[in-house]
Amino acid sequence: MSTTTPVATSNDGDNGDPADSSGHRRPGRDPVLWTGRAIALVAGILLVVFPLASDDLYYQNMIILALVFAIGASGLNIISGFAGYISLGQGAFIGLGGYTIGVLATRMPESSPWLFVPVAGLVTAVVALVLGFVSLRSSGPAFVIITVAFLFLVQVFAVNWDFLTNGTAGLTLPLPDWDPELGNLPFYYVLVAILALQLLMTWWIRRSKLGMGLIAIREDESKAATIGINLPTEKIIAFMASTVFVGMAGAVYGYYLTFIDPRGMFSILVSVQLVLSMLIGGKATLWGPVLGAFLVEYLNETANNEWGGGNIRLFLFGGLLVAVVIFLPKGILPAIESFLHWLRTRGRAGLVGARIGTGGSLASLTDRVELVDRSTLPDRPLLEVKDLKRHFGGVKAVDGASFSVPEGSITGLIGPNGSGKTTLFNLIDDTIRAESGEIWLGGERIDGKPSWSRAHLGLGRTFQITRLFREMTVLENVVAVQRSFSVSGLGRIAVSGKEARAAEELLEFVGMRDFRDQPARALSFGQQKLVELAQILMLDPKLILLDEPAGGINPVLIDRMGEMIRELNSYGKTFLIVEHNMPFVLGLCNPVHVLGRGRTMASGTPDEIKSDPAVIDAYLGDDFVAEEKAVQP
Ligand SMILES: Nc1ncnc2c1ncn2[C@@H]1O[C@H](COP(=O)(O)OP(=O)(O)OP(=O)(O)O)[C@@H](O)[C@H]1O
Repeated sequence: MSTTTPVATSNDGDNGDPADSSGHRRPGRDPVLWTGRAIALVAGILLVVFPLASDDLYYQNMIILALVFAIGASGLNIISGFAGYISLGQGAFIGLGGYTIGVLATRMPESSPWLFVPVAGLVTAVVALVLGFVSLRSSGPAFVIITVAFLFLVQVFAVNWDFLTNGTAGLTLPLPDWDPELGNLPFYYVLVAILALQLLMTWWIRRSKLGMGLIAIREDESKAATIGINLPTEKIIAFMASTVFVGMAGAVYGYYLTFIDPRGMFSILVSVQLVLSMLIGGKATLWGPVLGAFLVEYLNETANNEWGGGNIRLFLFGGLLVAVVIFLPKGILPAIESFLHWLRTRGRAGLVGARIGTGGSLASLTDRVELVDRSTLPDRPLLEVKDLKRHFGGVKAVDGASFSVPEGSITGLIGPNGSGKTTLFNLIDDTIRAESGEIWLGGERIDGKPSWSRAHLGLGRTFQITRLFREMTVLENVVAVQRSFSVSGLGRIAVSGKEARAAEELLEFVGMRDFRDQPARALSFGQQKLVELAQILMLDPKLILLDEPAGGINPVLIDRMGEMIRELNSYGKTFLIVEHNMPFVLGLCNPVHVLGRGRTMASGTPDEIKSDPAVIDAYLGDDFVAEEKAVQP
């Protein structure tokens, strides 16, 4: 086995952004990125100096509204752009912020209304927490409907809770008490500051373990759970984060308007404008929702003032939404980025046709592994499956399967097509729940636990048809993994530093380090298999379930796969492998279990399995026996 320069040493002492050995462009040095940053800086400076340089109140008012929408859309981006949960109720949080300041300021006229701006952020975050518990069990269209229902619900409360909100008559807030010379400047600059905080939070989330987790949830939620991502907690945190600054902006907006009523504050058009802003600018980008908010607000004002307002706005928003979905599905900024990328590469994709690295022994790449003395391993099963059942209607996919995987072994699981092997894997990692039976891992019963908790206990699993997060890069796919769960751990930066270095070591091991910045969707099937292996190794699992690791890949890669499995096994990793390639599985695994019609029909050493008449009859067939005899000396 050839080895390469150890990654651990080549990157030691750097600033957390590992060096590029492949020669292709790295994000940190990307001129497009720096041009984008320069444009954002200039736009930021213009935004700050505009009201000082111009006393045009029309544009000042338009920018104030655009700032409110930019904060709203940027907040929405966290739950909808990153996590993929489209909310049409985001406008409700602007309204809630407005009503928080309205209710408090009218009851406590002696206090400065500014004091109630952070309170509004808190109120919206608490409401988001409650709504999160109620709604995050749903997804897709059901989630959209729940958020719309929520918007109408709070509007109904605002109309009917007269004692608090003054009903349809609305609330009149105290007028600003500062020097009239200052005009709207305090509103303007407070909103600029809130937008800056919102963007800072979005930027940090995108780079953190939380952000990686959210994007993984958007890409493939049940797969995300199998790599340790705590779905409900992360979604609720994202939901709260997507509303806290929005509530504050809503409060400033309410104070700025000085009059609020349920119709204006909880209009569905506000929510539509927020979604539109995010989609036009580019969802899941930092600046896209801000750009979108300014563009849409400009169009909104133009429609109001020059095209007659009213239904024209509905027509405009509806038409824009359709146009964006058809012509700019990713939004303006991603479209510009793709175009510049195309100009740079002239359509030549980065590493298409590049060779997979030869990898190296993991011990030469990192000091985190060491050989295990087998005699010290406890003589006990690491995994025990007892009388497991799962039927799909009349199909008895798994029907009382029982077997165990000894600690430190490479155990094989074979059986005819449709005998229930993949379903069994799905039950072991909770991709689907068992109807009855027990699953024990390392002496702990795990069949009642969710996927992410099984992953934290040391269970890693690859899929027969690979399930990488297609829109993430190769490196992001590996750093998205969460070995354990803590709220503080979610804040750790994932895309550079220690996490990224560990991920690069594993990518080097599987021979895919040169592909680290490629999107996963651009990889071949075999390359995806290798990255998926690196991904689950990031979990540092005790037990690795491999679903057809040799399926659909070339013979050289099959040999390399076998080598890697043996090496990992020598560091103490236990394997359970489902495979149809008999020479591969019988040469690698011991013991081997045979599944037939959802039950374990035989277990033993490869030699015992090869000569078991029931297995030959049900699975291997006489041809296999004849071939075996022919190759034996
Ligand atoms: N979600 C589902 N709904 C209905 N039937 C299912 C479902 N999943 C699996 N099955 C059925 O359960 C049986 C076992 O399928 P499974 O994929 O576990 O077999 P397998 O041994 O992995 O097959 P293969 O070797 O072809 O991958 C099959 O008859 C399959 O059609």
